[in-house]
Amino acid sequence: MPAVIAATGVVKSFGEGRAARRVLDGASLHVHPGEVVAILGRSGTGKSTMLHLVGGLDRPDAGSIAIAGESVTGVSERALSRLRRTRIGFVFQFFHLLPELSGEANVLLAGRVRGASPDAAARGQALIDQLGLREVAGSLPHQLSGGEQQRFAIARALVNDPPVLLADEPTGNLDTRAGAEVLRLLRAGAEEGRAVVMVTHESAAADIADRVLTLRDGRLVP
Ligand SMILES: Nc1ncnc2c1ncn2[C@@H]1O[C@H](COP(=O)(O)OP(=O)(O)OP(=O)(O)O)[C@@H](O)[C@H]1O
Repeated sequence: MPAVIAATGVVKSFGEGRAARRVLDGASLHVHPGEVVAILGRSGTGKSTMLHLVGGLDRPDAGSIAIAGESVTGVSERALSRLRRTRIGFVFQFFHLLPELSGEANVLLAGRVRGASPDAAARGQALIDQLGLREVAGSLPHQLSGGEQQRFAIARALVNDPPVLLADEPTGNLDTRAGAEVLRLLRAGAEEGRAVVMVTHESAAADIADRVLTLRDGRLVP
């Protein structure tokens, strides 16, 4: 089976001239459907940067990145934005729900973007039920617990049934129980055939991974 995430020789620097720092220096990452990969590494080694590049939130200086056979590098901003909206689900440490919309509306909005799958609304409602969020569906993010907010964020990430799920410290802001539930949901996302990549500091998160990679000296190593 071909890798659904195929990133090869990724290079990324920040800063200019003498202040320039090469954060990624030939990093490669290949993830297959159904697989959970955890990325560990010291603070500032470039874990989030790698995740952002794989997700098309930023562009590498060199190297190639493809998601489900579609290039992320060297495509127009418009094509990249469509790829991000329909092929990739993002989960962040601080949830990033829109504060003025209910949990349910956050999920449904993500299912109404251009290029979204036609059954996204029905899927969103099913996810709200499956993730135990029905009773709080109408609440605003600030009225929800961290665990509830993250479950809405996961429902939002899954509403377009993307083949790739990217999570940046998804349990970093949660207590142990809510964190365990989030990890179970990410694992379940992989069981449905998605490629899941998670940046984490927590060993419990690495425990659910099929593979653990470490970012060191600009590369991902086993
Ligand atoms: N947009 C940016 N502009 C300038 N420097 C940046 C930018 N994004 C990241 N960096 C720098 O690149 C390095 C790697 O950052 P990154 O957030 O990827 O690390 P990380 O491994 O995820 O760290 P942490 O575990 O602390 O979250 C850091 O030195 C950071 O300051």
